[in-house]
Amino acid sequence: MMIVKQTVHFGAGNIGRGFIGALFSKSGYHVTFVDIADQIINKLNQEKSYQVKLATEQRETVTIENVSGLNNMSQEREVMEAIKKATYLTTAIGPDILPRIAPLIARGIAERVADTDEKLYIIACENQIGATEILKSHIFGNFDEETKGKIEGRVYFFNSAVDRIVPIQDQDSLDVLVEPYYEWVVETKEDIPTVEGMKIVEDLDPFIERKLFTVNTGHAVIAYLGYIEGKETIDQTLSDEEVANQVRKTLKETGSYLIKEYGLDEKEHLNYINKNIERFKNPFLNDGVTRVGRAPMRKLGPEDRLIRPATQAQKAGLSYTNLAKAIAAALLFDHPEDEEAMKIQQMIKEHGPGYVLNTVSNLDENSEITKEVVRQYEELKK
Ligand SMILES: NC(=O)c1ccc[n+]([C@@H]2O[C@H](COP(=O)([O-])OP(=O)(O)OC[C@H]3O[C@@H](n4cnc5c(N)ncnc54)[C@H](O)[C@@H]3O)[C@@H](O)[C@H]2O)c1
Ligand SMILES: O=P(O)(O)OC[C@@H](O)[C@@H](O)[C@H](O)[C@H](O)CO
Repeated sequence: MMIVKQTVHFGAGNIGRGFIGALFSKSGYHVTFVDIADQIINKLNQEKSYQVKLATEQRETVTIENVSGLNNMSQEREVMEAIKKATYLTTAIGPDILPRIAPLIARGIAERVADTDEKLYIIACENQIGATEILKSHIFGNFDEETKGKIEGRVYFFNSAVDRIVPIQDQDSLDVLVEPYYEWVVETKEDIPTVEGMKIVEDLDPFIERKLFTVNTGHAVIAYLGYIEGKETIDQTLSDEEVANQVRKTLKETGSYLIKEYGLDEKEHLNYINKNIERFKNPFLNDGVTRVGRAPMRKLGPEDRLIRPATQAQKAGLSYTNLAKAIAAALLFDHPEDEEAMKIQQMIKEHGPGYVLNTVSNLDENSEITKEVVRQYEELKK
């Protein structure tokens, strides 16, 4: 009997099905998706496969097989059993959800390490610096002392950077439309089982900062300016020359910081910026400004795509006025269906924008960055 390699992936959404789960399936793994959405889980178990469609003129399609689903609310025991058999455990669930799934993962691991020395590799695939480290600390918070003593050499935690634009999908189907480009970078010095498309590096910092502060900063600029202008999609917004210029100016600021911090080659970095601007123009993706702008409290966090490059640029004596404009635009994102946007609007109404920058972004209310953002906020509001 052939033993199929097993992997467990938390979050059967866009990145889960359209990217990470698909790579594992292509690498010969059976993928058990874990999610709270019954509709997706039931479909995975009934249909046992789905299609990943490329957002190109030809719409090339790949069939993803060897997949099933579990609900982590109603099938805790089954999820723990899946964790006990897996080689990898990955997540693409949203950084804020990681603490919620940690207790069940910890229970699965506790039973596993009591039973076997087989190695388990855990990788959070989220747009956040050190996401796996964060997940690890929540998992460890749920271990007893005996389990903690059994982790070394058995369970490994690797940070990663994950890059593929996957827009919101038609909810009636498991199929996923994705852009052709992808990059998945994992930080480890261990010799780990091969997964097609996984790139291993010893130091993730330059990769995750380059990705977050180019792809995601650029994306955020387009989303928030597009939203203000009443645009629907990223490519539609970017066809406005003024927005395109603003994206370039902002990525020049993040680029100056990245080049200085990591000794990147200036020409190569400019090529990287240009390549990403081309990705944003993809007319087949139909990627909404409200998806890309989603969760602005997270995006205005001190370590995220707007604030960190601005504070780092300031520290390095570099320009940050275009980043300040992007932050100001984020403060104007008042999409009624976005809970975080609504919270920010309420805070602005009660205490003003400086208060948001202080409480959400950890900026001093009298700092130069805060003053510049507030000035640009008042300008944009006109
Ligand atoms: N979509 C992209 O273009 C993209 C690209 C790179 C990275 N990312 C990152 O990947 C992560 C996932 O993004 P996405 O676009 O796939 O989001 P998504 O909303 O499509 O998928 C998230 C999935 O998690 C599930 N979920 C939510 N709460 C849960 C819980 N408590 N337990 C189990 N499942 C739960 C949801 O039902 C959903 O299926 C985020 O961190 C995002 O920043 C997204
Ligand atoms: O997923 P978020 O909310 O952190 O950011 C929105 C988009 O910028 C993001 O999903 C990109 O599409 C993705 O990071 C591309 O790799």
